[in-house]
Amino acid sequence: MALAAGRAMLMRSGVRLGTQAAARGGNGARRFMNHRVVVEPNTVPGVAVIKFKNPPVNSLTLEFLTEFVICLEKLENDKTFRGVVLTSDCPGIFSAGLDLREMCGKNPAHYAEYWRAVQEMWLKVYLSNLVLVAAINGTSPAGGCLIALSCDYRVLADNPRYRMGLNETLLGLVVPFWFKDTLVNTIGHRASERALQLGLLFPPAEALQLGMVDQVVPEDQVQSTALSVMTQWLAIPDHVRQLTKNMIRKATADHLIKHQEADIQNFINFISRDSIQKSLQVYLENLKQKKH
Ligand SMILES: CC/C=C\C/C=C\C/C=C\C=C\CC(=O)SCCNC(=O)CCNC(=O)[C@H](O)C(C)(C)COP(=O)(O)OP(=O)(O)OC[C@H]1O[C@@H](n2cnc3c(N)ncnc32)[C@H](O)[C@@H]1OP(=O)(O)O
Repeated sequence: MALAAGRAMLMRSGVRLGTQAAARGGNGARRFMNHRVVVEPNTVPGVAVIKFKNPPVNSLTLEFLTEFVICLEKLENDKTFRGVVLTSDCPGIFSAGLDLREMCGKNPAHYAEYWRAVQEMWLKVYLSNLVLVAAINGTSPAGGCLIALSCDYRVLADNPRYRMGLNETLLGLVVPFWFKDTLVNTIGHRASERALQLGLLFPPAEALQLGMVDQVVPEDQVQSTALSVMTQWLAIPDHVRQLTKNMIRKATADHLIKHQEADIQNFINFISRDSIQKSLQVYLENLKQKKH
């Protein structure tokens, strides 16, 4: 169902599924390539590595979200895969979060389509039957952080330039309740109150101390650590682990599922306000200015 919706979404946004290619890597492994998401089976049996490849900053465009969901769905339906490592192909950036241009100067129909895609991506990641380990090899604000928080385990590169957190208030945005729930479930209520209101982005040592990530390791060991953690998780039989995961996460996901349409409408109303549009434009302009 989500796959069909995703395909329709890709068609609407002009992305041709026919451009997906399959090739054999050096180790003979099959390697699926989309435009923006690359899926590589790994040396660890049953484990795939998804690399975000939406340069320059892996922002979560509609096309990216659609390809990502389709990739995850394919892997879930392929019984040879039990676990996935999520990482980035863009140096120094895991994901810059939601694509600000998708939320700026567009019409309500576009905002509705975009927000549904963000919701569907989160539900797919958060409730995935697969073991998901985030190998966070770069900065991950807002929506990028949400993806990592929705995985089962997080390994972050020990680079003081990398920051992680939900910084929505710094953009003049109210954090969606399900982003908030995901953070609260990870770092607790009090730490979330402070982090969310101040829009804090944490360097690795602080992210570790807060429990926002599970491990901080040297940058060149992020993926190998994620893979060895995966081995530990895969030692547990899938059905008991999946039932346990579902038991823990279901209430949080159901909260969004129950209010999905209202959440879309709230998003449209909020993002369409002149004041919010101005804030986003200023934020984008500031990103440009900092280069000069
Ligand atoms: C009542 C409530 C109801 C409902 C809820 C309502 C609203 C909630 C709505 C939204 C929630 C949003 C969550 C989000 O994810 S918002 C996005 C937050 N992301 C950020 O703040 C990151 C911004 N980017 C950066 O800080 C930096 O770009 C960087 C640290 C990621 C990388 O820095 P670099 O120096 O390496 O690169 P730059 O030169 O800054 O950027 C290159 C290029 O990319 C553009 N860009 C960067 N980030 C984004 C983005 N998120 N979306 C779109 N485009 C982005 C940047 O402008 C540059 O473009 P140009 O080359 O200048 O064209």
